[in-house]
Amino acid sequence: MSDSEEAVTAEEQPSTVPAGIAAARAALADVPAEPGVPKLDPILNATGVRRAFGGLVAVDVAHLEVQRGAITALIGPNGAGKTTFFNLLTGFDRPNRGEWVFDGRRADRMRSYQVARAGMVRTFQLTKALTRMTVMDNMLIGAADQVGEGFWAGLVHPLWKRQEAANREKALVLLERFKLIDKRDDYAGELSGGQRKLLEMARALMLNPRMVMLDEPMAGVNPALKQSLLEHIKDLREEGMTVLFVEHDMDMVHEIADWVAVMAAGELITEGTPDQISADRRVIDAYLGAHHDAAER
Ligand SMILES: Nc1ncnc2c1ncn2[C@@H]1O[C@H](COP(=O)(O)OP(=O)(O)OP(=O)(O)O)[C@@H](O)[C@H]1O
Repeated sequence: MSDSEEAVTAEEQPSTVPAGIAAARAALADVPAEPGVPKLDPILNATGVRRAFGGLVAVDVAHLEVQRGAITALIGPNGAGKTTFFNLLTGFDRPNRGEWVFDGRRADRMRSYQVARAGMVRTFQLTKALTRMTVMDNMLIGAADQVGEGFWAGLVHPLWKRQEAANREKALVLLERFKLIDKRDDYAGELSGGQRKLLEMARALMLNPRMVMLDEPMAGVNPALKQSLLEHIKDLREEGMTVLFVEHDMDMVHEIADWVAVMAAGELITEGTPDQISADRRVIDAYLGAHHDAAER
């Protein structure tokens, strides 16, 4: 390539890269690929988080910082402790020890609804009970934690009524955005796998999160909806949200993650960019190797 061609390419780049990606990549550009490495501006900073079930140590993370405004993937083989770690961070389970700060506030003593109010919201797979409710009611439940300790407290709370109209408005806007508006009166159980994932994400946004935690957002999603889901996740970053997601699909990790944290047997074994992680021997041995083997069988 000539010097002049190079200059044109370099000049064109800033306008083609969305601001959210550019900021996330810049923040992570000089961060070494090491477990527990400090970040420029961490929204979440966790230390010494341990959870054992009897003799089994499910989570033993020495240190993890999550960069604000970036999309971070949490990967690892089955049973690595990813979901348990999510549950701990969001107050749905209690650690044996460990502390973490979310957006400047100690969060390890908070209950789940307090964590959600503080701005860290996780998605949930639709339970059986939720599939028997309409899409709109699912969205309203998503907002319930704003008014009390969970949905039932919200129902009897006087604030609930006043907030309901506002919540309905907000739900309609989100359902429009996630292309579920025509489904609002359908039972959630009638949605396809991909539409359920869209609903889970839309429901999480009812709480105006600053950080969204997605547990396997691509599981059970057909290829046609995958791209749409990926775009929705990228949009969250463009809106300034931080995303932490658990995923087995490495293509997806490569496509949207700015940073990858790898767990194995409860510990954080390494971190880095998707390219660095794919080339890491320990990751290939602990995770990718196992998946390649499974694919070959
Ligand atoms: N409530 C529980 N009681 C006992 N053991 C548990 C409990 N929850 C999780 N475990 C165990 O802790 C370990 C970590 O499980 P976890 O579900 O967090 O892993 P994961 O990385 O999310 O796995 P996957 O990718 O399969 O979802 C596993 O050995 C699991 O069997």
